[in-house]
Amino acid sequence: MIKRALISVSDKTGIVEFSKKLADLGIEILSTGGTANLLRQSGVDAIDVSSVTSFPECLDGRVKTLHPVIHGGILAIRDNEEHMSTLEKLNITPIDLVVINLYPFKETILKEGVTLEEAIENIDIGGPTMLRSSAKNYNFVTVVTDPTDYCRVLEEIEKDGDTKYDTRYDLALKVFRHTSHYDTLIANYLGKDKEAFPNTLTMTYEKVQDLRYGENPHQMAAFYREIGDKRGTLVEGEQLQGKELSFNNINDANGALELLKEFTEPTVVAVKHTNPCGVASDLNIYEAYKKAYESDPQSIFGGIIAANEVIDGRTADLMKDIFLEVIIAPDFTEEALEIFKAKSNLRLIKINDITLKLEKNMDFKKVAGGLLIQDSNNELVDEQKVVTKNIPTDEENEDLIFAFKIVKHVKSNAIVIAKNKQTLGIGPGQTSRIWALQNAIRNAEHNLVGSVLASDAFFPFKDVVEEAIKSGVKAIIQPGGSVRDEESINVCNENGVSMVFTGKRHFKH
Ligand SMILES: NC(=O)c1ncn([C@@H]2O[C@H](COP(=O)(O)O)[C@@H](O)[C@H]2O)c1NC=O
Repeated sequence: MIKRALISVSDKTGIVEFSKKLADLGIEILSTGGTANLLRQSGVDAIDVSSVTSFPECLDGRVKTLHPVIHGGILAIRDNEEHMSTLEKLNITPIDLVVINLYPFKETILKEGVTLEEAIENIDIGGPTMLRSSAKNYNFVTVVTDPTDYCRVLEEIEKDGDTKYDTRYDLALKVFRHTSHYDTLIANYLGKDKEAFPNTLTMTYEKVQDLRYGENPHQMAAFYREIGDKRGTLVEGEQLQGKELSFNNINDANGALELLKEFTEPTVVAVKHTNPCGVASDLNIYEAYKKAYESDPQSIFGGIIAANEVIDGRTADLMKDIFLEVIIAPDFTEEALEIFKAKSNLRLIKINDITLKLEKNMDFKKVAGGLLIQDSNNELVDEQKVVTKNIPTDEENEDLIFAFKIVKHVKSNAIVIAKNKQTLGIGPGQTSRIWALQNAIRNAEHNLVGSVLASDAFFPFKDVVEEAIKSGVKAIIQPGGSVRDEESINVCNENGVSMVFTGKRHFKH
């Protein structure tokens, strides 16, 4: 039976109503400074914790409830005779219901210009201590840390004078999840400028939504977000219309966004199964989309489009002609939205700071039994070095960088052929580099004469260069570094083709 409650909350939402109902049920209420004052002002009888502990709240609230009279009252095992006689001997009265929410550490660190001192003062000590004591003793103690649980708990107490075992178990689990989330935020805030790979790694995320299913319909899935400034990412996106995003939509859209962020000029990226299938830059987004579409009108079907400028009416008019899963853009004009209305399933996502890159963005790969972590791949070239007699023209140079930006985001082994800032052929994810080239050539809809080629890693043999030149490629960009580099360079020299080394490899798996 719940006879005595301790209430100490920072977020005071709903606490007066909840406490009133508890008091009406004859439950005695102990409370800390601010909470006790509010309750009394609202006509709820509340006993100060300090009068129970016979110890004043002190040190600016750093010490309020950290007292054996409180923790003994929470932690005693009620069906343990020795525990209960100890309580009696020490004049401690059991506490059966504990209602606590913590100092707003997360909200504090998210404020602009927050100081370390402010953050430290918002680390709650007494709250988590009581939460943990109560959650450990969930067999006998009900612990509530989320105002959305007040209703459920109240209903049970009104009905039976106590909560159900299952409810107490769930609430205790919720507490340990909450305190570990809270502590992880503290550790990550304090460690943000320390070593990237500490001996123990704790990460914490908040659920955005459950997903209908995962990569395949028989897989369960959910989407979680990191804490902090995530502008320019999907978690900050606003869905303007369309079906709920699926697991694959989110994964593909993320791939499209990451590639889009390489560009500053108006650019459109089309992605299928996380690989780009058409990318183009131009003076405006309409021309860029037209070129991206024309670079591979087949693969774009059912794809994800990301654009770094507002989608206007005439671009929407073109886009509406094919089946697309998702369109992401910094915004859509009224006219564009009107046109897309006819395609009610099409998901439109508005991302305000679409070109913004996250300051710190680690890359995680789950392996069975462990986790691989690395820095994200934030660089493009080390030094651009022409290694052939032929030197690329200015236009070729621009296309080489354009293609190299794209090949960085294609699954390895990857080859990208481009011309006039438009991809002509993309060969993704092959186990041999020559196959990647052959796929890029086979996929090409256009004549490749005068095009440029980018490779994500060096050429182990000269065969790729030979075959590319036969198709009309005039300039090549690649990291360099193979023991047979000289053979590839010679082939270029013999054919009046230029080759640029970047010194940066871009494997992607
Ligand atoms: N130090 C303590 O003994 C202590 N006991 C409870 N608190 C916190 O004090 C807050 C409520 O304070 P108040 O009732 O004064 O508004 C709650 O967030 C609670 O978690 C404490 N504060 C911080 O550690």
